[in-house]
Amino acid sequence: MKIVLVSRIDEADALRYTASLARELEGLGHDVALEEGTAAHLGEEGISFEEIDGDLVVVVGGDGSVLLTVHQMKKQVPVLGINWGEVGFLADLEPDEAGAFFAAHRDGFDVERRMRVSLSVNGMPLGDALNEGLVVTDRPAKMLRFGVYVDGTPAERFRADGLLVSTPTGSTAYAMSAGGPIVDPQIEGFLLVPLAPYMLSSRPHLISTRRNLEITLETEKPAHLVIDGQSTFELEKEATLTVKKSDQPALFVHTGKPFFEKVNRKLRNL
Ligand SMILES: NC(=O)c1ccc[n+]([C@@H]2O[C@H](COP(=O)([O-])OP(=O)(O)OC[C@H]3O[C@@H](n4cnc5c(N)ncnc54)[C@H](O)[C@@H]3O)[C@@H](O)[C@H]2O)c1
Ligand SMILES: Nc1ncnc2c1ncn2[C@@H]1O[C@H](COP(=O)(O)OP(=O)(O)OP(=O)(O)O)[C@@H](O)[C@H]1O
Repeated sequence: MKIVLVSRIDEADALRYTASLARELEGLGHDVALEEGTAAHLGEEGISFEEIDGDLVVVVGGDGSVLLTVHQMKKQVPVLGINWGEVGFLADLEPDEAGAFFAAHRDGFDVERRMRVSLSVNGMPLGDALNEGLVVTDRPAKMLRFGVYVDGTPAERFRADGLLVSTPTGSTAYAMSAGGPIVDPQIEGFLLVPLAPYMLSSRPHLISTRRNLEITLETEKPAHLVIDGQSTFELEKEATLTVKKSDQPALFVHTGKPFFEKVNRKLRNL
């Protein structure tokens, strides 16, 4: 198989592990390339995130490394995370499980699709999110006024510090911390979770991806859109955010680890 390796570049032992994994995979007969940031730290040549193609991308890092890789790939390639992070919710394998996994999957593996959301502002596409798009105030302690429109019908208006438009995958991330529900990733929906809403009755909404969803910023105050914590865009005053299901879902290698067991194991003892 053609395998690309990505390592977090802020930890030397992750880079060393990645270099030894590259040699191990070549020994199994695979064609191995390194992402260019990873390669540079190993004194080698690599390929850009945008050029990544092939059968598998192995990410050695935590959730941010996985999110960065998925966000930067132009074409979605199946991702396998090897956890070298603080939580590594999206990184299914521990380093000591990798050898057995690759020995048992020399010719391939099953793949899970994970929906992403495509975010556009005033008609301009800004990118796809695997976790969430976050609209947040620029100025601490200042609120924004949001309007939520479902199929053109006003569904909610409220003032808040921000608003998360999360996927089921992101329901265990920021959306969880903001009081949203854990959503089974086999459900496809848009999870809206306000950040510190200034009203008694504002609730998270789980909206079908078959609906047209628009979010209006109804204040003159400056705001930003942050996608997966990886890219940030300044929003104009009174911007309209359009949310659609991406036609390029993220692809994850199926490692057989049950989602709800992972929630219990990784998130109950944070
Ligand atoms: N208060 C919060 O919980 C909070 C605040 C900011 C960002 N975040 C999340 O962090 C993500 C960016 O990750 P990062 O590592 O670059 O930032 P980071 O380093 O600030 O880490 C945020 C934490 O969220 C965890 N996380 C990320 N995605 C997750 C997921 N799908 N399920 C469970 N936990 C997850 C990470 O493991 C990490 O511990 C954002 O997409 C957002 O969802 C959470
Ligand atoms: N190849 C790379 N090039 C540039 N930056 C990278 C690369 N790999 C990882 N990063 C960045 O380095 C940081 C590594 O943090 P990461 O989230 O992977 O670990 P963590 O925060 O310790 O674990 P977790 O997110 O699971 O709690 C991320 O913010 C990611 O954006």
